[in-house]
Amino acid sequence: SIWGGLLHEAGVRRSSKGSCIFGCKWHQLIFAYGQTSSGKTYAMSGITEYAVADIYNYIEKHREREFVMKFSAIEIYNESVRDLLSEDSTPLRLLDDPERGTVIEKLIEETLRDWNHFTELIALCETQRQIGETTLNDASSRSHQILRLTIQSSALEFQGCDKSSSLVASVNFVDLAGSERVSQTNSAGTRLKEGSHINRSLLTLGTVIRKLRGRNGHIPFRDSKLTRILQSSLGGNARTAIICTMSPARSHVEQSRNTLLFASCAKEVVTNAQVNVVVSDKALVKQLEKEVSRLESELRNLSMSHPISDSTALLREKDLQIEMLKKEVEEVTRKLDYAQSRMKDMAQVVEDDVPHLRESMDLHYPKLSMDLHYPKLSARKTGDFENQQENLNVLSDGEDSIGSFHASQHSDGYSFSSDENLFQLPDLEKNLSIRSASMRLSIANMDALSNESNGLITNTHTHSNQTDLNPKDTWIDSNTPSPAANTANSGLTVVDNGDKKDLNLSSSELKEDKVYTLNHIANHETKSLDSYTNFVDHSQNVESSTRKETERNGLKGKAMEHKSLNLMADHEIIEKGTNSMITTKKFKDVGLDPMQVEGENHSNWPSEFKRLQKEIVELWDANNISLIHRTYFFLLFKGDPSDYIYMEVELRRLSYIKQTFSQGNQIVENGHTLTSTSSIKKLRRERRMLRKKIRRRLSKSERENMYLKWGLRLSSKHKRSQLVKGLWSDTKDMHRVGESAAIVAKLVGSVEPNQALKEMFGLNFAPRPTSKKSIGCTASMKHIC
Ligand SMILES: Nc1ncnc2c1ncn2[C@@H]1O[C@H](COP(=O)(O)OP(=O)(O)OP(=O)(O)O)[C@@H](O)[C@H]1O
Repeated sequence: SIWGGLLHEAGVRRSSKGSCIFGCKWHQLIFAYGQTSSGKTYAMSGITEYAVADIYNYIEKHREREFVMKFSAIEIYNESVRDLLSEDSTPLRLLDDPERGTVIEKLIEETLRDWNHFTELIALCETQRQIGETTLNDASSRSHQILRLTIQSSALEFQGCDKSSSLVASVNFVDLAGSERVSQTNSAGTRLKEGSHINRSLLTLGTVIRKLRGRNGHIPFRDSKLTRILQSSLGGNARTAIICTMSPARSHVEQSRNTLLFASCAKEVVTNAQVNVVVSDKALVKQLEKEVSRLESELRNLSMSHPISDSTALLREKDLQIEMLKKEVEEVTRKLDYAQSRMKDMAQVVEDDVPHLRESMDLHYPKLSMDLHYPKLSARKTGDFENQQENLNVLSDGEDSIGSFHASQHSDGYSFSSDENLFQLPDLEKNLSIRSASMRLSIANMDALSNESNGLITNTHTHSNQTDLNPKDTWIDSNTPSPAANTANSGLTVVDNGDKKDLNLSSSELKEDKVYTLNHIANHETKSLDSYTNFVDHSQNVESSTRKETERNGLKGKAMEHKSLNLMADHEIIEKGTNSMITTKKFKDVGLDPMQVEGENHSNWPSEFKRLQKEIVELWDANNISLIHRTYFFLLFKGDPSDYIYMEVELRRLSYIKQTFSQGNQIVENGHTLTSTSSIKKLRRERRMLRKKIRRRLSKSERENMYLKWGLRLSSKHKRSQLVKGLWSDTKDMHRVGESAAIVAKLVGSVEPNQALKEMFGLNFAPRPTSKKSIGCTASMKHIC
């Protein structure tokens, strides 16, 4: 076990994890010394076998390392070195190597395959060794035999390192020839010659041992082949064990005494076994370079399999999104709370002031009707009317403030908090939706009221100048006959700057003018604006100019103006006198979704739809709009005549964004600043997200079909990226656009043109209940918008 322990110790010391083991040599020497026939050969053969068996045992238990054992054998006979593993008995030369010490030239080193191989070689050595008969020993060893076992081991984790990175240990089993007295052996001739050589070499060995004990002066290693070969082992840099054999016979007492003298001398030699690092500087540098490159490649592989920067960026992005959504939820909750409290207040006011009206409103449109039809009443009673005027000052820049009055006045509970986000871009649709809804409700309520309340006044008002806004002038309640009441028999009365003119319009006249008004608005040059506030103002300005133009055209112009206000969901004053006899049909002509009528009557609607669609698709691309938004919109609006207004709104929104970005300006959206650059980044992120979803959402066959359809090679490593890059990128090819939409829809979830989605775009014109969820976009919907 001495060998196994030795190897283990050396292995542990050198195989620190993470670095290769440097090549080293660990020497072990065991030899038997004693007079002839005292049992040296007998002892050494046993020790050799047990030692090798022990080493094999150790190897078996240490599978984490790979061991290579090499075996060589020599004999020193009459001061000649001979290879016992070779048939050739030519003496071998001894060479001096600066690194390895004395080496035997051309010595055969057999790599041990297994135990049997070892025993075969031992047997060969016994056959080859010089043995002779003497008086004392029938089979006396006439030579010194040195069996050398070299064991090389390396940890399996360092496979691939060169030889210099493994551990090398060697052990020498030495069976010396016995010292003999000629008088005792009666040798003569050859035996005598052998005996003299044996004795001389043993004498040198004794001298070397003695010198080593004192460590003084010259040590005559080179005086004999034996000491020269064993120099590295005897010199102290090895573990050395000596077995001294003696004969118990009284006749051999002199020899025994000499042996004990040798043993006592040898015991005083202090050895200092060290692991000899045999790596040269050059090999060391080479080794370190290899180690560095190995670690570098490991690092590269690691970063490729786990892109740290990507993951970090993704996490940061997700955190931002979560933060943003939280803020939105808080904002919406706050608005709802405020709106609810306002509605309660208003309900209280209405209850106090016009109980009969409340009964009627609640009957048909609980709560919501309060806002829609009695904003001023509420405002006046709660002192908010002045606040509204202030808002108007903010919204309008002087003359044309028709829309601004409406912006703060008409909508559901939200709009009363006029300092909220009404003027930000994402609320455009919402406001339009709300306004349109309010218009519908206004008309519907008017119908209802005309039937049920008979004489109830519905108040809306158009102002071209906010300075005209005077509660006394504009406010008409059910108890105060309005000036319009005198003319209300004829139908609608439009009040503009206090001037009220009768409008007797047939529904066909109204319909005709819608197209003109819409186109006029759509084509009107947008002013350079920095924010959506200005965008709203601009819309109002356009309407105002439209209105002025139509005024010059007389009665029909009036109708156009009226329609334009309806279309823009603006706030015309429509008064219905207490005695008016307006028919339901006429009200509906005015109050119904104008685009519905528009679409129905548009003779060339299909081609018009295609034109709008194409223009929108191109603007989406130019503005780097979200692919999901494009998809939803594209799939939602497929050419129904009622789609016209949605498309018109989207077109205007996109034109505005394009113009703003082209001027280097930014847009505030959901409290976030949106620039041309940030839109591009957002779009890139979205494409990355879609790329990831391809594997998750589509089966293998679906993916392959899709790649083939898009002309992508299945063998390409980048086919996913190429596909995602191609989505929505060819705006000229509407077929490809449709395919893009279908793919995106599939990746993010199916899209049905249902009500919820229309609400998502804030374009639902239908009256909605006043539950919290129905007001505008929900947080998540907003996010998608
Ligand atoms: N421990 C032992 N038990 C039994 N027999 C032994 C023992 N030691 C030696 N012998 C026997 O003694 C005889 C001499 O032994 P061996 O050849 O090993 O002596 P030696 O010291 O090597 O002699 P030489 O120096 O002449 O080669 C052999 O026949 C051997 O079998």
